[in-house]
Amino acid sequence: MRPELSEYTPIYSGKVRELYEVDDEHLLLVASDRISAYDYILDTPIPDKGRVLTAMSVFFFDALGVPNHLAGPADDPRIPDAVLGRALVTRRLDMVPVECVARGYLTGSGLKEYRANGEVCGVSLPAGLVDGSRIDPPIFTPATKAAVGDHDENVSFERVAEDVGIELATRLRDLTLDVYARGADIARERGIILADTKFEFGRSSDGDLLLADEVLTPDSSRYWDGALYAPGSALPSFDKQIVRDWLTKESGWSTDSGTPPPPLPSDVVDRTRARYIEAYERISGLSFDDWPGGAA
Ligand SMILES: CCOC(=O)Cn1cc(-c2ncnc(N)c2C#N)cn1
Repeated sequence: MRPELSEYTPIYSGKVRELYEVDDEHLLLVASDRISAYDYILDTPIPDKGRVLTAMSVFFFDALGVPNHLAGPADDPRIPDAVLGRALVTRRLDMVPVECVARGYLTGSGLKEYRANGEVCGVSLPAGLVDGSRIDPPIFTPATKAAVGDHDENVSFERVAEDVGIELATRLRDLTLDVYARGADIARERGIILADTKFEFGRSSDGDLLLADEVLTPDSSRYWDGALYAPGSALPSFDKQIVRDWLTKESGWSTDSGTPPPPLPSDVVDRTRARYIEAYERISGLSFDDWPGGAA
């Protein structure tokens, strides 16, 4: 008999995920089916998005073998039926207040910084780079965590060292770049580009530095279809491009309208759900049908 979600105390609610307290030492990290686009949380959920992204995190936690915060399997008896398959029991950590970002390609806020001053988070890059240019070797571009709804602020490695000490900053950078590179290799072998990603780390009660939060999901990373990749031109998001294109090219809504996006039509929802499942199955080599919490 699984507990009810209402038996756990909510302690954090993000745009698309929630965190609950299971007991003094354990949390429940829950991924919703909500999807964001253009800084809005859309009215229309994508069925099974939470389960697919949870499955991706678990695949990478297992594949990468990095010490992490997982405290039980995807069907842990402490997980309520209502969130089975889209929730994980984790160890409660003392989180390091740094968004640990690795970039193997130049886009987004990194591109904006590069165009302004030729560098990203204090790391100089060669001249002449364009949107989607490869950054080789990948760079560590940390950020401070913003309040819900704001964008994180990119900061330099030196600033991180001031905040957490040079030893921990160095470990964060090295771990971030190592895990990104290995995740990018796994994705690339399956024809998918992992352009960048964000990790979070925390310390356990016995002082170990553990990989936490979600890992290498489409919500914490940019994934591009390798077959469509061309630096300097459009860089279609593997999972969200269908939604973005319908919103900006078919729905009549525009990003500068100042109004929230309209609800999504069912075919956009269905195709987006299929893209999330395709990303998981291609990258993991596993069948999503085998993941817990599916329709009975
Ligand atoms: C709603 C999702 O949470 C976050 O966005 C970031 N966050 C993580 C924690 C955390 N805190 C203690 N222990 C942990 N294992 C974790 C984790 N993961 C808090 N916020």
